[in-house]
Amino acid sequence: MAVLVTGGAGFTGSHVCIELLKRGYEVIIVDNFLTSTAQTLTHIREQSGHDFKLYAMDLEHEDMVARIFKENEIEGVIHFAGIKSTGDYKRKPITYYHTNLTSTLMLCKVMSKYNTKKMVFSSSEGFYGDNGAGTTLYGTAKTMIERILKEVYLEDPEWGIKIMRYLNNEENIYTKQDIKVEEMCSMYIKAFEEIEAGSFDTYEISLANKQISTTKIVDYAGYGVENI
Ligand SMILES: O=c1ccn([C@@H]2O[C@H](COP(=O)(O)OP(=O)(O)O[C@H]3O[C@H](CO)[C@H](O)[C@H](O)[C@H]3O)[C@@H](O)[C@H]2O)c(=O)[nH]1
Repeated sequence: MAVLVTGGAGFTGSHVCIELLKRGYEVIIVDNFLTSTAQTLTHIREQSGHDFKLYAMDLEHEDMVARIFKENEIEGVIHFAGIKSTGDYKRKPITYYHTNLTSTLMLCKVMSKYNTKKMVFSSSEGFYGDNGAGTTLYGTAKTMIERILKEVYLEDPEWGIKIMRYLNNEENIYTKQDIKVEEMCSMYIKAFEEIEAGSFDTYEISLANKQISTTKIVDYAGYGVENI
């Protein structure tokens, strides 16, 4: 059984892949290289000492996504794929939302069809808005995706979903040199390993006193969803 990592060639995704491979997991990466390069793949191989399967493609087309699930036995998905920076997209909300939301919707559709109902989603502090300065496209997309995932779970409680909201509050744990990245990866993997069918949980990953911690929190995203 393999773990499918979407956006696995990106910064966080690639580190999580290295850690998964080191721990003996079979890894499949799907990435369209929108904000990453194939060089990262070499880095993953070198750092982990293991190989993995790659699907270089978008997640927008059902038949293409389905091919991944047809060709492999997938235990679950760690979902990083998406556009993070909103800079170039401020005047292109349709493109921005399309890229971030369609991939998630398609993934859920195909996962459901192939009865692979286990997902960790990489969310963000953007969920909470931008320090009172309004919500960014990024934050809004993350909020929408969290909500979609909550509703997917409510409609079919066989799903097991964990939302990981990465907080950048006290110190920047998200720098490319920071050794804390490894700990962050461990948290994603632990979250994946502990998913149970029939659960939907939201966590905040934060750093305080140079210690990374993951805290289970009250699920604001799910509030009121049942009443729709
Ligand atoms: O439609 C798309 C859009 C992007 N990507 C890929 O997704 C990856 C995203 O990686 P980045 O390095 O741009 O992003 P980060 O790893 O830094 O960020 C990740 O972790 C963050 C935690 O704050 C956010 O959750 C963010 O959405 C998530 O991608 C890239 O390889 C990009 O090519 C796809 O495969 N398909």
